[in-house]
Formats: sequence, structure tokens, C-alpha cells
Amino acid sequence: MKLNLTVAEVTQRIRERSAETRQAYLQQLDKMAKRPPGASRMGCANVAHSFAAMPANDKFKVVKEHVPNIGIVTAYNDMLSAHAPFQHFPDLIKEEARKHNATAQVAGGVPAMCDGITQGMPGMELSLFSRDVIAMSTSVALSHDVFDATLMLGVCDKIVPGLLIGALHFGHLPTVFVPAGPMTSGLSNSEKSHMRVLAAEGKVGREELLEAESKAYHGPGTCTFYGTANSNQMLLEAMGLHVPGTAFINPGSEFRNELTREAVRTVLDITRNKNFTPIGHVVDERCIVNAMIALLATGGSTNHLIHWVAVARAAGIIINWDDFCTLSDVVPLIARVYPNGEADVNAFQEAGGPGYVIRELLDAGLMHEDVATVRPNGIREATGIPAPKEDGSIVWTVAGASKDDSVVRPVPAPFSPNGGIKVLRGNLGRSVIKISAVPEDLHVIEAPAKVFDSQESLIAAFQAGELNMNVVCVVRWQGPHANGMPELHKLTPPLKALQSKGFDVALVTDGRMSGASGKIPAAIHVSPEAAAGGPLAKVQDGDIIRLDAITGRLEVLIDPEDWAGRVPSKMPHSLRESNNQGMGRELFAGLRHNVTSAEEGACTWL
Ligand SMILES: O=C(O)[C@H](O)[C@@H](O)[C@H](O)[C@H](O)COP(=O)(O)O
Ligand code: SF4
Repeated sequence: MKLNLTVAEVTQRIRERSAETRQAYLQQLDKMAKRPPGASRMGCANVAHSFAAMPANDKFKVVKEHVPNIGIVTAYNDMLSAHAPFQHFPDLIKEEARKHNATAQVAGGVPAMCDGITQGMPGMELSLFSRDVIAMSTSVALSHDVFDATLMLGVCDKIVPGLLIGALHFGHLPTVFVPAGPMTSGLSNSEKSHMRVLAAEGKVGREELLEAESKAYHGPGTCTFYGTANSNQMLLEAMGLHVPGTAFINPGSEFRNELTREAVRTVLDITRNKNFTPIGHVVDERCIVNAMIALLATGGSTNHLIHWVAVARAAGIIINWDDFCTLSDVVPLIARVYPNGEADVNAFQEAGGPGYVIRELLDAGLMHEDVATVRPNGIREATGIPAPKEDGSIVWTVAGASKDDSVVRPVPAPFSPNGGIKVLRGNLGRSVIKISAVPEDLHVIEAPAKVFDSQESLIAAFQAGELNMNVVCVVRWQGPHANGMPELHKLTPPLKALQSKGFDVALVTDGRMSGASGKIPAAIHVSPEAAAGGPLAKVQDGDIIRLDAITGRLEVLIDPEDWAGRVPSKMPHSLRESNNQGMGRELFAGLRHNVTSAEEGACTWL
């Protein structure tokens, strides 16, 4: 099928915009790729140190025979249910590498924050920056420079973008991402969400709520809503950086182990001695556009409007929100996974999963097919759904028709003719809104503003009954420079409680929302942020604000001269103090100072 014209045009304008930075990136990559293997290139002491702890046979192989040595970067910890299963993956990987005349070492670990644990807590202010800390930690791991390929073990929100940004700074290395799969389904996401609204309204107590939450989050694996973590998985499938179809197979089974072994075989098949395919060549403009399209077609997390700008930049590719917006106009919404629908990712996989989505988009000419991936047959392999054969090996079956058209639909009969993301412009700055989960009759909200300097003060006003009205809640001083741009997902239950009372409610903030907070009309990532002189600092209680997701406008309806003459408020001193104290915030002062805007990817290294 011929490539969609708009997809081709957006790709071309990205290619032109990125020509200089991408060329510099590829020159650096080629220089690094030309070098001999670490064991023959580095000094004797460096080599001896590198392999001192290796089992003798492995050491002989890598030092004398120069067999490929895989660097494993792992985000294992016991805090993220999604990452706990990684604990024993390195042993599995080393064993499989040996079977294929290769070796593997854990090059290093990276930190991983669970946004569910830190949601609404001070730790969340470190969350966005943890992405670049993970990227830096990936570089520390790979800077040992004795690897011929890498395997990245990570799933969740900032971890995959961080690993990807780090890996792309070692773009000369073939790299495969290795997931651990989703948690099995427990209490449904909508029942969990309903319990939270009841708790926000004081109708259930802590004990009942804790019981409900614990039934939702009950075991190992990724949480089952389609938030940032599972959006990461979908995008890695669309970028061809996974073993095809590996994203949403539950952890703890022998089949899951076999998929991990397949990742070893896959990465060894693309090292220098075979059809060499370094990650810096896989992640090109077409690959990035394919990821953007997969995000739009599935109503993925708004965090990716920040993260994938940074990921692209790490490969010398410059994308912006207008690119997302132009693509969103031609990419249909063909998946409804909670919060965009009732189904969780296990039901999504059952209905056809990433394989179905990618096949539909390729068949419709809405994805680039002429791309490099980590597999010999390219992105078409990602239309396959893997299953175990009798002998335990893997067989892929190309995704057929939707098995549940309340979850996935074909491109000709989508849930919506366009993707769920819009860019909003106007006198409050630029922002984004995810409308795929917002009821159509709430796509335009016009109401008086109530201004808050923190999420806590909004919750206090709600609990004091001060918000029982049509209201646009403005929560400012939440941008990356101010306090690290936390997710304000704890605002979802009170705002939903007001919405369910029939009030017109919207949120406008320079902060982020979780990938899992879709039903409230929210203009987020407002740039420039209030702490960088952005117009949110000028908004006052009672100003009429109009959020119009149909025309793509966010405006305060005030006489332009009055608005121009308005003196911006200053961030309260107490806030400025607390933004830089406790929970390690002091250590992140340099990142808050250096960070670029949300639209530029909130990069701390440029
Ligand atoms: O971007 C995301 O997808 C969220 O950060 C997600 O990873 C986070 O864990 C949510 O906070 C979980 O949702 P609850 O807080 O509703 O459990
Ligand atoms: S999906 Fe979110 S809450 Fe679940 S393990 Fe990952 S970071 Fe934590």
C-alpha cells in the first residue's frame, strides 16, 4: 500500500529539519562502529579488569576468540511490579549466549522509579529527571566499552525512554529491548477508579480503598492500564526494537523465558559478524514517525509528547508537537484500552494486540514499511503474535481480524477518524490534550478559573466544597524548571467527582498528567511554564478560560490590552524553598536549571 501523503510529508520535514544533527550523529556512530572489538582494542589491564570475574571458559572465548560479548543493562528492582521479574533474566541471557558461542555480562544497572508509588508524593518531583539519570546510568554501564551488542531490560515510564536515550548515545551497538510482560488482570481499572471517586467523596474508608487497590495491583508484571509503561511497549514494537509480539506476554512462564532467549538470538544475529544493524541505524526518522503513529493510533500516554522528543533528539532527529498534531489528523484511533476504554492490556493482547495495530497501519499505508529493525524480515515481523509450539519453541501467526471490536478495530472502521492528541495554542501558551478518553461533549469547556500553586491546595479546596461549580482549575509552578514537572494524577478522582456531579470541569497546568488519566479535559505541559515567565503566572481567580480541543485553542478571555498589562505573580517563596529541599531534590538543582521546555523534550543534556 502506498505511504500516506501526510505521513510522507511529516517524515520529510523532520528529515530536513534534522539534516545537520542527524549527519553529525551518524558520523560519530560510524567512527565508533569501525573500531575492533574491545578485547583486542583495549590495554591488557583494561581487558583483564573487564573479564576478571568471568567464568574461565567465557573469558577464553571473549579474550582469545573475540566472540561477541553482550552488555546487559538492567532496571531490575523489587519496587516496580513490572521490573521485579527481571531479577533472573541475566542468568538466562548468559546461558543462552554461551549456547551460541557468545558471552554476556551485566554492564550495569539503572535506577527505576515507580510512578505509582510516588504519585502525589514528593518523590514524583524526581520522576521526570530520573529519565535522564537512567540515560546517564546507561552510558556509565556501556562506557566499559567491551560490548558488541546490548540487551536493555526495562519497561516502565521513564525507564524505557532513559534506556533508549542512553543506548542511542552508543548507537553503534546492536540493541534489543527485553520486556517482562504485564500483570495478570485483577480488580478492573474502572472498578479501581470508581472506588477512588467514592473515597474522594468520603463514601468509603481507607481500609476498603486499600483492599481495592491491592486487588488491582496484585502481582508481578506491568500494571494493566494503557499508561506510559504500556505505551512504551507498543512504541518499541512499532520501532522494531523488540522480539516481535513480546510486549504483552505475562511474566513467570517458560514461554516468557523463551522470548527472552529469543532476544539473545536476535541481537547476536545483527552483530558485526552478521548483518550488522546498530540501533543508531534502526532509529531513523521513519522509525520515529512510526512510533508517533503507533502512539496516536492507540491513544497512548501524553508523556510521550515529551519523552519521544528527547529520544528522537538522542539520535540527532528533531520532532515537535506540530508533527504529532499533523499526524494525529490522519491517524485513526483503532485501539481502546483503559483509560480510553474498559479493556486492559491483557484484553488488548487477546483482541490482537500490537501485531493487529501494526498490521492495520502498515496495510493502510500509515506506517513506513521500508525500515530497518532488529529482525531479518523487518517491521512486517511485528504483525506476528507469538505462541509456544509443542517443543517450546516460538511460532508467530500474523494477526488476523479483530477478536473484539470493542478493543481493536480496523483502520476503515476506527473508533475515531483521528488520533487522540491535540496541540492547543493561544494566549496561555502551547499545550497538549489527550482527547481519546474525553467524552465528546466535554471537548470544549469555558468557565471561570480557580488558580492553585500546588496539587495539594486544589485537593484541599475540593474537600472544603469550594469547587462545586463549572471551573477551569489552573495548577501552575509545576513545570520542569520549577519542580521537575511531576504528574498530577491524584487530581483525577476529585475532578472526576465534580464531573460526575454534572459540572463542566477542566484542568490547565504546566505539569504532567499520568498516562493513565484520560477522562478529564486537561491542557497539560503548558509551555512556556509559569516559572520561566509563562502566561499562567498572570491568570487570576475568576478569569474566564476557554479550552477548545476542536479548534485547538486555549485562551483566557480578557481584553488583550488588559492582559498585556497584567503583572505576573511570582512563585511563592515557600514553594521555591520546598522545591529545592528534601527527598534529594537538592541533588537535582542542576537538572532543574538546565532542563529544556516540555515541548523540547525536557532534556537536561542539550
Ligand atoms: O504515566 C503513567 O502511566 C503513570 O505514571 C503510571 O505509571 C503511574 O503508575 C500511575 O500513577 C498509576 O496509576 P494510579 O496512580 O492510578 O495507580
Ligand atoms: S506501570 Fe507505573 S505503577 Fe505500574 S509498575 Fe510501572 S511505574 Fe509502577
